[in-house]
Amino acid sequence: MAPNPQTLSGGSLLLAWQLKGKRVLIIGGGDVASGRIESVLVADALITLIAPRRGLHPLTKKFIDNCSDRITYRDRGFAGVSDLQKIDMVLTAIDNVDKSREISQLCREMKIPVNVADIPALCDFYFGSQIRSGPLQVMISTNGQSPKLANIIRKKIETVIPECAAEAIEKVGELRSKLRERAPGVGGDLSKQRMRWMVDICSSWDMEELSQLDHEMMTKLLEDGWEKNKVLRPEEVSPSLKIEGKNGGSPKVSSLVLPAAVSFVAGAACTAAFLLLHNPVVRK
Ligand SMILES: C[C@@]1(CC(=O)O)c2cc3[nH]c(cc4nc(cc5[nH]c(cc(n2)[C@H]1CCC(=O)O)[C@@](C)(CC(=O)O)[C@@H]5CCC(=O)O)C(CC(=O)O)=C4CCC(=O)O)c(CCC(=O)O)c3CC(=O)O
Ligand SMILES: NC(=O)C1=CN([C@@H]2O[C@H](COP(=O)(O)OP(=O)(O)OC[C@H]3O[C@@H](n4cnc5c(N)ncnc54)[C@H](O)[C@@H]3O)[C@@H](O)[C@H]2O)C=CC1
Repeated sequence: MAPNPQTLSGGSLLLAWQLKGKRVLIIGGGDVASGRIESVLVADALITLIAPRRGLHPLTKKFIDNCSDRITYRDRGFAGVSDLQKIDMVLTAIDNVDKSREISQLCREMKIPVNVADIPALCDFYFGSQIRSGPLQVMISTNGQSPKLANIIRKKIETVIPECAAEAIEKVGELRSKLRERAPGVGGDLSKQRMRWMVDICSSWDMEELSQLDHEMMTKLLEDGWEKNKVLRPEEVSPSLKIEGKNGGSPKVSSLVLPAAVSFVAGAACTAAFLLLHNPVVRK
């Protein structure tokens, strides 16, 4: 379909920002800051958190206590330019509009991307309502117009994500890297052939079938399929593959893909332990 110039504006660029090993400064320790900490930990960033201890939300306290290897905590207010040295991203979530303006101005001068929770006009980027299930992340943005509706839409989307989606993605990721080992290289005909084959597998197998791929099945798919320029059917790879709801029934849908990063936090197990206690009623 031809692009419609009228719809080509008024949105945001939605990206999956890679923060691994980068240093993110979070200013403020309240409810909003606790959500920021969660989002940033999921992305494997290193956090510096500046907020007076007396204003800390209970969840923020737990993050500080349980993730001290990834959070450097400073019990004080924002001190100015010295706090912005070697910082890759700034997130402010404070209840002081003048201070928020001052921080965003400094960030702009130092060319550090900044999110200012209380002043959308000063943000380089917005947060959105997030779904996370293993490697799958979905973000809903209303471009600043209605955060609460973003939250409500997120809950609706959660109900249609198949329960097996995360596992299917992980298995396909594994198959993809095995294929890369077998047929290495970038670009050219081989790359086109590899992509075509992956597209065919992903489109001709059900997600639930993909989620059941094991090491043996992957080897067969590659040896008897890829090597012979064929896309094998699931039953050719494993006659015993059982799919609930196939040919008629509806596929299993997760009753609740747990909110945001509550259920699956990559990295330190410490995070997962207390995130499970996160009470979604607070803001979700
Ligand atoms: C622009 C943005 C900047 C940013 O934060 O990046 C922003 C700004 C502001 N939010 C405000 C209020 C509320 N925010 C929430 C909730 C969330 N807000 C989030 C994002 C964003 N909020 C960004 C745009 C998002 C988008 O484009 O859709 C979510 C999605 C993600 C997250 O924060 O992690 C998270 C839901 C997560 C989830 O549950 O899934 C609720 C609901 C509640 O509390 O129950 C309320 C009260 C109800 C309401 O107002 O809707 C106010 C104060 C307004 C005032 O004073 O009146 C401002 C400032 C302003 O608008 O001026
Ligand atoms: N973007 C969003 O999704 C939302 C934004 N907001 C806005 O975000 C801001 C934060 O909201 P909450 O976390 O609920 O507020 P809060 O009042 O619970 O927390 C504010 C935190 O900022 C700290 N703080 C204040 N001045 C500071 C300074 N100079 N240096 C370091 N820390 C400082 C306080 O000690 C406290 O920890 C508010 O302005 C609120 O209006 C509110 C709801 C949602």
